Amino acid sequence: MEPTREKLESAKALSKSTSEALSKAEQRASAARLRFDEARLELERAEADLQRVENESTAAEVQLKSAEEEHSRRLAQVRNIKSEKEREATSESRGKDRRAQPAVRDVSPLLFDDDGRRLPFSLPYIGPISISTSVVHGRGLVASRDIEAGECLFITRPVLSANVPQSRECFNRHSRCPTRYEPSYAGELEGYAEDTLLDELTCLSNILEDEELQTCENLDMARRIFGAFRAQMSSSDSAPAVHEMDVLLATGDHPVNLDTSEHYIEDEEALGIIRRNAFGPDFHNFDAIARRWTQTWPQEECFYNRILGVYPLAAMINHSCCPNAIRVFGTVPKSEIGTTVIDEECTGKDVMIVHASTKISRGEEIVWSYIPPCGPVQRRRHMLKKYGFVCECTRCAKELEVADKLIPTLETPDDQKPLIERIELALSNSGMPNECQRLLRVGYSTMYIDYFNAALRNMPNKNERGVSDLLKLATQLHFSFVQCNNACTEHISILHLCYELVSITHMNAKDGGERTKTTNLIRFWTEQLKRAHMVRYGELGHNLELVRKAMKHTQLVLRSDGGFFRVGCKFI
Ligand SMILES: C[S@@+](CC[C@H](N)C(=O)[O-])C[C@H]1O[C@@H](n2cnc3c(N)ncnc32)[C@H](O)[C@@H]1O
Repeated sequence: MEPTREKLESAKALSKSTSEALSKAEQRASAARLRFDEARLELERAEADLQRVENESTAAEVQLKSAEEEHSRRLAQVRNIKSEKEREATSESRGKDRRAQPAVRDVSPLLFDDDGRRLPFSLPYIGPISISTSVVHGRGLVASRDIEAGECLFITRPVLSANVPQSRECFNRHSRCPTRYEPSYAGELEGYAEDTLLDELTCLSNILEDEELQTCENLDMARRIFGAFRAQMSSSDSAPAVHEMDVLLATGDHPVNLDTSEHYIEDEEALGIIRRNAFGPDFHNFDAIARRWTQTWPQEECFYNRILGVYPLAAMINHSCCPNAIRVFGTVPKSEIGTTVIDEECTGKDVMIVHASTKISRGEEIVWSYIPPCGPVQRRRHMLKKYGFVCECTRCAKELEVADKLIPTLETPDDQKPLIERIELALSNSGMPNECQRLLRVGYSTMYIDYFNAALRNMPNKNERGVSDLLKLATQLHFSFVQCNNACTEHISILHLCYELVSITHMNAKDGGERTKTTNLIRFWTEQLKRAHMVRYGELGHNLELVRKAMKHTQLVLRSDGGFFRVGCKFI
């Protein structure tokens, strides 16, 4: 009996101490839970604070940037006024020497017929460049000082020109069935334009041969143009660079001494020079033009004047797939005589305007891409065969190094996934450095654009997930273009697309936090668009009004049938 009671007592004691321990443990656990909840709250508060600080700092950065821009714009204005006054003061002493006129750094607004800004301007405009006979590939242009992205390098007129009416007439006369487009028409159109240039050269040769055709003006012009052709043909070390510059520009005040036997150039040789020296319209390729011309398409809707032009100075520029310069074409606006300083002789003239597409250091060579820079390396090499060389720029070398790694993954025959999704998957599994991935992406950009078009079409209610996935992809492509210094049409259309996608996100954003995020995104993409337009059209980025005009201009082009992308949003 006794031992049983003892056992009972000790069991009771044990149970009591166990339940005391349990309740203590529960107390500790609930205190710990309390501390954990407090810590979590604290963390959430800290995260929210961090987000707010980040948002504020982005907004502050944007504000600071626009303040800096405003400041440098004002400074530039003040400097312009000052240097204009200095120019006025010294212009008399300079007499009629046009080449001595002080440099105007940017005349790009001329492209947009900006009546508000008066510029002392005459053609050609030569910026911070000079001809060098000792670059890697023979002769070339080099920067004569440090140059900022978007700065104007030079503006010239064509010395020979195949204009739209002539070329169109020739095209319609020769096309076998002008109402139905055939792929060969694009090549034919280019050929007709080249023949037109050859005819122009023959006319000039006739002037030099036949005294009855000669007037003071056309004789001098004919001599200069032949001089420019001769300069192109001469070997790199034959002519002194300064004199060559005058000849190449078909300008300058001293007469060109041309041996009478020098004005004759064999057709085949001349055609060869024309092919290396002629430049076509900016946003359009021959395929797009030929396609249009087989439809009833009014002449007035044409926003380029010429199919091909010969620009000897521009033809001094060597090729790179990672260019640092870009060209656009425009017409110098007409202006009332007496109210503007634009040289009367320049108005209505067709010009090529060349800008820096990135920073260029003094002495660095000016290079641009001879072909659309958006194809993969193999296609670019194929297209460059026409120019008789194999490009060995850093982009080509890097792409060749990694392309083989990617291509086998893309060639799975039974893979039904769209190409871009396969490319992205292959890239993310490739282990390649970001830089190489970006270079490869630019090669496929036309397909990316098709993919974006199709994705937007198939997304009628524009759901948030789909839009943000597209935006991520478009952002990658934007940075890829930046990596190659390309301010090409495809790049601008990608920026327009990003802007459109962000606007959709903004419309979809419900609460305040989401709206702040998308407002910051809109600011970011507005900056990117401004910068790209600045690079494409010169220092426009400093003036919002001109950016708006530039955007309207590219929007018009991108929306046209020949453009790359149709954009629907309004900007800024
Ligand atoms: C329009 S010209 C450029 C000026 C030329 N360097 C000169 O001395 O007259 C084009 C020619 O320059 C050469 N060239 C230009 N870019 C090149 C490159 N990246 N690699 C090799 N040769 C190049 C090729 O011979 C090409 O046919």
